[in-house]
Amino acid sequence: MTIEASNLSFRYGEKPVLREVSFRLTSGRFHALLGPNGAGKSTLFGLLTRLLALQQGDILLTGQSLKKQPAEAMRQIGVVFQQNALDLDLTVRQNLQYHAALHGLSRKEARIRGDRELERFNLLDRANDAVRHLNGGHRRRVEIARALLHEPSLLLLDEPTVGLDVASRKALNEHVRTLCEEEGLTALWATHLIEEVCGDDRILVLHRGQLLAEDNGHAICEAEGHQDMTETFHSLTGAG
Ligand SMILES: Nc1ncnc2c1ncn2[C@@H]1O[C@H](COP(=O)(O)OP(=O)(O)OP(=O)(O)O)[C@@H](O)[C@H]1O
Repeated sequence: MTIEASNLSFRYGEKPVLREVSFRLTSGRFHALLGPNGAGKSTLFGLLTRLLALQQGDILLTGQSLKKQPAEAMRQIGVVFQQNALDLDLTVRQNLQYHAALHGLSRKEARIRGDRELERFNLLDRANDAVRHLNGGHRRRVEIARALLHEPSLLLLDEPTVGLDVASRKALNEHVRTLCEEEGLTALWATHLIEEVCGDDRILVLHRGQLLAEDNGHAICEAEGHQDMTETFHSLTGAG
C-alpha cells in the first residue's frame, strides 16, 4: 500500500501547529517520525487517525482519500496511542475480543486472530491474565497485537515506549521492525528519542510543525554533513 500525505496544515484556534506537511510512506518499511516535544507529532497522528478533522490537505491510503472515503481508508490503519488504552480489569483475551467485535469480527475469528497475534508476541500463556498483572512492556505488546487484529497494512505508533525501561523499549522497537520485514507491514513510529532510530530507516524529521527532512537516515546525515543521526538531529532542530 502507499500512503501519501499532501499539504497538511493544522491550527488549534489561531495557533498553527502543522505547516504544509507532505510525505510518502513506503510499503513494508519502518518509518520514524522524529521530532522534539511539541513538534506536532501527536497532532499529525490525530489527523491520520481522524481524531482531528483535516483542515487543509489530504491523506491518501492506496489512493483512498481520508476526506472522501474515510471508512475504507481507516480499515487499513492500526493505531497504538501514546497513552495506554487497555482495560486493566479485563483479561488480555477479553481486551482483544472487545476490540475485534468493534471491527465486526465474529467471536470465532476474533479468538483465532487474537491467539495468533499473542503467540507471535510470546504472550499466549498470559491470555487469561488481567492486564493489570502484566508489566509495561507486555501491555504495550498487547496493544500492538490488538491494533493488528483487523489486519491493517499501516501501523501507527505514537511514542509507544513512553514509560518503559531501556530493555523493553529496545525489544518493542525491534519487534515492530520484524513485523515490517517479515509481514510487509508499513509502520510509522513517532518518537523524540534518537536511539529508537536507525540509519537505514526512512525518517521524517518534524520540528515546529514543519517537515525538515524525509529520507533514509544515512542520506539525511550526508545532506546535513554529519556522521551520525544525533548530530544531524541536533543541527536540524537546534536541540542539544
Ligand atoms: N488541544 C490543543 N490545543 C491547543 N494547543 C495544542 C493542543 N494539543 C497540542 N497543542 C500544541 O500543539 C503543539 C504540538 O503538539 P503535539 O502534541 O502535536 O506535539 P508532539 O510532537 O506530539 O509533542 P509531545 O511529544 O510533547 O506530545 C504544541 O505546542 C502543543 O502545546
